[in-house]
Amino acid sequence: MNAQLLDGKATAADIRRELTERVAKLTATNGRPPGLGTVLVGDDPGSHAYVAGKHRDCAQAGIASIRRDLPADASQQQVEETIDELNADPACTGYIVQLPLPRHLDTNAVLERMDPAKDADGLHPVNLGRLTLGVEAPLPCTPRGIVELLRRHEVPFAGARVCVIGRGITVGRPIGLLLTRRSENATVTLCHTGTKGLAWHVREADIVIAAAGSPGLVTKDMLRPGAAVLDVGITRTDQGLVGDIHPDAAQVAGWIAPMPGGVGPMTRAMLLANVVEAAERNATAI
Ligand SMILES: Nc1nc(=O)c2c([nH]1)NC[C@@H]1CN(c3ccc(C(=O)N[C@@H](CCC(=O)O)C(=O)O)cc3)C=[N+]21
Repeated sequence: MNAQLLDGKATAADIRRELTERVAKLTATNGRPPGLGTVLVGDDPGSHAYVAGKHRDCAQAGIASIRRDLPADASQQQVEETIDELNADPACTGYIVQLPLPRHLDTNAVLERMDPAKDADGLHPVNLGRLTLGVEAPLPCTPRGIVELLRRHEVPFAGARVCVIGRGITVGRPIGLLLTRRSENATVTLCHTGTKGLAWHVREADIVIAAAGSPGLVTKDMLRPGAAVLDVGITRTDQGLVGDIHPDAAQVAGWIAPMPGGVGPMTRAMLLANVVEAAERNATAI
């Protein structure tokens, strides 16, 4: 068997086209475009590359960019002042704080300080709480991108057994909340570094979502033949970017979302979707 491609690159391009039309409407109605803010602390090259990509996506879709870059030694107070500025700035429809923040900063305090109505990442505690309660809220970008990628490729997930590997706040933790909603109706097992017998859990699964950041963790011998396998891990090595799924997995899987070209571009497209939706909500709130 050779796996079918879950083509995040092409799907994200379709979504960006759809969003560009909505941005044009919003810009005409409001007299100005929606604006995405980014807060980036420090000089991690990976984080810089991601933030630059987000601003490129915005420019293409007609969304304004507001970029706040702070030095690696920025104080908690400096970061929180930047958050306060973006909360107050009417040109900023939504924004994100690029994670991870340098270790000396209190990430949870920074997230708490955001205006939940401007949270383009869906990571504010109020929005994660709303997701838990089943109340409408901006959804975390990667989980939303995964659901959209599966939906648009008609991979069935209602009733499916999903094995998620990784319990981070941007992917592993929230994807379980999303996929177990009544509207998605999947059954999710959340595995992590404390899981005993990972291979057994993976073999049970119709859909495997690897978001552990452990290169080549999921190998073909672990998979149920025909399973949909999504690679969300990214590790920077001297040989380039390496995912959590071993390349041999494509021989056994039914569908594969590769890294690069799978979930990453979808994450970026969903960030734009969150910004556009925040702008649409604000337009109707007036
Ligand atoms: N507050 C916050 N929100 C995030 O959404 C967030 C974050 N912090 N911190 C870091 C992670 C990582 N992340 C990626 C987004 C797109 C690609 C992406 O587009 N990847 C391309 C390849 C990129 C490359 O070549 O470097 C692909 O997979 O095809 C990757 C990674 C968002 N994150």
